[in-house]
Formats: sequence, structure tokens, C-alpha cells
Amino acid sequence: MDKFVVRGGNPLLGTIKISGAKNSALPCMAAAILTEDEVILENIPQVRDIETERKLLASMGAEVELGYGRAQHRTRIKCGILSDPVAKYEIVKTMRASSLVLGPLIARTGMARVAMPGGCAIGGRPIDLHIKGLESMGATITYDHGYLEARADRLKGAHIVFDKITVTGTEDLLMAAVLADGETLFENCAREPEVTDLAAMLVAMGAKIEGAGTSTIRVQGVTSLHGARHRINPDRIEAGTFLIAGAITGGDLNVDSCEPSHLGALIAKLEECGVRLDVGKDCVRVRSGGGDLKAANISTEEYPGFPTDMQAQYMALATQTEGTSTISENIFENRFMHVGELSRMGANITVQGRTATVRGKSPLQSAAVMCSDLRASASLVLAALVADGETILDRVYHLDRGYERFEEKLRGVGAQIRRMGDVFGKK
Ligand SMILES: CC(=O)N[C@H]1[C@@H](OP(=O)(O)OP(=O)(O)OC[C@H]2O[C@@H](n3ccc(=O)[nH]c3=O)[C@H](O)[C@@H]2O)O[C@H](CO)[C@@H](O)[C@@H]1O
Ligand SMILES: C=C(OP(=O)(O)O)C(=O)O
Repeated sequence: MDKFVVRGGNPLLGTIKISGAKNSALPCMAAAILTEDEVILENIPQVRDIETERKLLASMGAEVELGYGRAQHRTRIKCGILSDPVAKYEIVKTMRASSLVLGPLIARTGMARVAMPGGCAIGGRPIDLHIKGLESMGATITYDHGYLEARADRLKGAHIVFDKITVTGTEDLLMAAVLADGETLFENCAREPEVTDLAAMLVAMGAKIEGAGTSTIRVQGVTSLHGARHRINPDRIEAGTFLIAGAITGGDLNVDSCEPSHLGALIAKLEECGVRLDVGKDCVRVRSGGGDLKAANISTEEYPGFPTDMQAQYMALATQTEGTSTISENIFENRFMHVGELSRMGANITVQGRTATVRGKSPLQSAAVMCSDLRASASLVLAALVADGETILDRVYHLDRGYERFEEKLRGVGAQIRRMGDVFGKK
């Protein structure tokens, strides 16, 4: 099991290039199921979840070539014959986003057998809204030994009002609706840029979709889709993580090849803290404001609100601002796993219910810490960048799920961070 060794104290200086968004790439790869033609995706990040998605599609009979045509970030997918439309537990258990194959599989093959995802470190992750939506579109759902089986000769258009805003739920049902018979009207949809990215790809494949990026989406079903070439959006969470890395270390960092318009809530909050930001067309430069940063409260919300996927990283910054910040987590029930580890490094944080109170500014000390999930891992690296001494982070496989060459990118701008195999020799 790999670890990171991080020595704190260096301001980050230079330019970091942002990769494609994992959370756009995953639904877009699943969308390839909807056609027997070839789909080419550009800007696919080289992260563990993408390899898992490759395995998932390949296990169903698809051809998936990552790094197609010697372009590292290009992927070719051809779902000619899907001989085995089953998402097996061994694969689903390692990646929650596996449930994204449910909608496209039923739409394309009339049946899907998908292992039920379990709970995970950040709290329960039910898929009841995916199921309810598919049932309204005429699918019959049964359960069999931990698997969900869905069948429908052809899905029918429906009027679906999401009880709660769900990102992958919106994406999954959108993929089901594009091949359904007639019109589907979705209300209370997720407005995340990843939904818009998926919709753009589906439209390039011949789907008829209006309203993606708003809370109401209207789809006119078509009988078939064709192949397409699509470029994945830059990863707004990776960009946000590096903006905080620049701010927390008091550096001068240019976060390049990103989409600043997707970072509105974070940019506003960093400016409230006193971080200096120069926002360009596809880059954001972050500089220390000269003087202490000040505390600002956040409350996670659906897009365009402050993203839950940036909450842990923001908490690392809050330990280094003057004053008290409150951080409320409203999306997931248990997304404060990083608090214990940040506290072990000297942070002053108390949690009551869904709100953490962070009292800054605390000098952080190096320690041996454990990563519990993807963004918690990033938060601990950020804290380690300003800690006194050498921090050892265990279980960085969580981070590898969603950040491409994280330590290399940080090293390129002056961080002292290296990856180490298991100290007992097991990789
Ligand atoms: C692969 C991917 O894109 N993952 C992102 C996606 O996860 P994901 O799509 O799983 O998150 P959702 O938007 O679905 O979850 C939002 C809330 O709705 C609840 N819910 C969801 C579905 C459902 O059927 N029933 C239900 O109750 C969840 O428990 C949670 O409390 O959006 C999250 C919220 O922005 C991000 O943190 C994840 O990084
Ligand atoms: C929680 C995340 O991903 P997933 O939904 O795949 O667990 C994330 O990207 O922060």
C-alpha cells in the first residue's frame, strides 16, 4: 500500500496543468454503452476510477482502449455486442459511480444486472432515486442476491421530479431517457457542469436534450444513437484543490487549463479569506495576499453552491486562517473523516452534527496520518504542505482514485512530496 511522505514549509511557485474531470469522464464512458458505434473521448484523466470503468465496460464485452492512438488521454470505446450486461460486485464495490451503467444498459439492451453498491466512508449512498425514475419509465426492477435486475423492452418517456438533487441520478436517468419512447421531462435536476458535459456528449451522439445545466431537462427519445468524439471538461475539483495548495503555502501558483466559470463559489470564498486571485479565460493565478488570511464560513450545497468535494480541502485552509470558521456539510451525512487526522496534526476543530468549527490559526505538526476517502486524502496533503516536519500519509490509494499524478504535479511547483511503497516491502 503506497504512502506519501511530505515535508512542509515550501511556498508553491509555478504552473500546474489541470486534467480532465473524473466525474465527467465516468458518465461519458458509460454513455458509450448507448451505441454500437465507436466513441472517442479526449482529455480522459489517468486515474484509478477510469481504469475501474474500463474493466467494468470490458467485463460486459466492450472494447475499451485507454491511451488510444498513443495519446495518453484519449480513449476509444466500442460497445458493439454487450454479451454480458452485468456490473459485477467485485468491480462495483471499488467505485460508487458504477451505478451509472444501469440506465444506459437497460436503454440499449432491455436488461441490466448491477450489483447494489454498499455504504462508504462518506456515508450511505442510496440509489433509490435512480430506481424510482427507471420504474416510472416502465422498467421492472427485482433484487437477487445483492444484485438489482432491471428489465424493459423499451423504456417510455415520463415526467420525473427528483425528490432530492442527485448528480449521478440525473446522469443515469438522462442516459435512459435518450433512447426511450417519447418525451421525458425531468425536474429538480442536478445542475453540475458534469451533467452538462454528459448532455453535450449525448447530443453529439444524436440525442435530443434541452435544458441541461438548469433544473429542468427535456428529452425527446430517439430510436438509436451514433458514435461521437467528445472532449471532457477540466476537473474543477482538482483545480480547486491546487488553488488551496497555492493559498495555504503562501505561494504564487498558476492553475492552468481549468474552467474558472465552474469555480465560482470557491473563488468567492477564497477572496473572502483575503487570497489574491487573478482569473483568466482558462487559468487562475493564486497569490498570497501578503498578511494573514482570515476565516470565512462555508456551507456545502449543490452546484452552483460550494461543492462538498472541496469541503475537506477548505477545512485544511481554515486551520491556517485567523479567526473561527464554521463548515457545514449538507450533502453527505458522514464527510468529516479528515477532522480526526487534521486534529492529530494540531488543528483545533470541533464537530457538532453536520457542522465543524475550526479555530485558527494553528501551527500544524507532522504526524503519521491515514487517508479515509478521496478528498480527505487531498486535505491531509494540503495540511502536510504547511506542517512542521515530515508527514507520512497512509492509504493514498483513495487519492489515486481521482487525482492524476498528484505528487508529481506538486513536486513540479516546489513541494517536497514523494511516494513510497509499503515500508514492509509489499506494494
Ligand atoms: C461520480 C460522481 O459524480 N460523484 C459525485 C456525485 O456523487 P453522487 O451522484 O453519488 O451524489 P448525489 O448527488 O447522488 O448525492 C447527493 C445526495 O443525495 C442522496 N441520494 C442520492 C441518490 C439517490 O438515489 N438517493 C439519495 O438519497 C445522497 O445520499 C446524497 O445525500 O455527486 C456528489 C455530490 O456533488 C459528489 O460528492 C461526488 O463526487
Ligand atoms: C466522492 C467522490 O467520488 P465518488 O462519488 O466516485 O465516490 C469525489 O469525487 O469526491
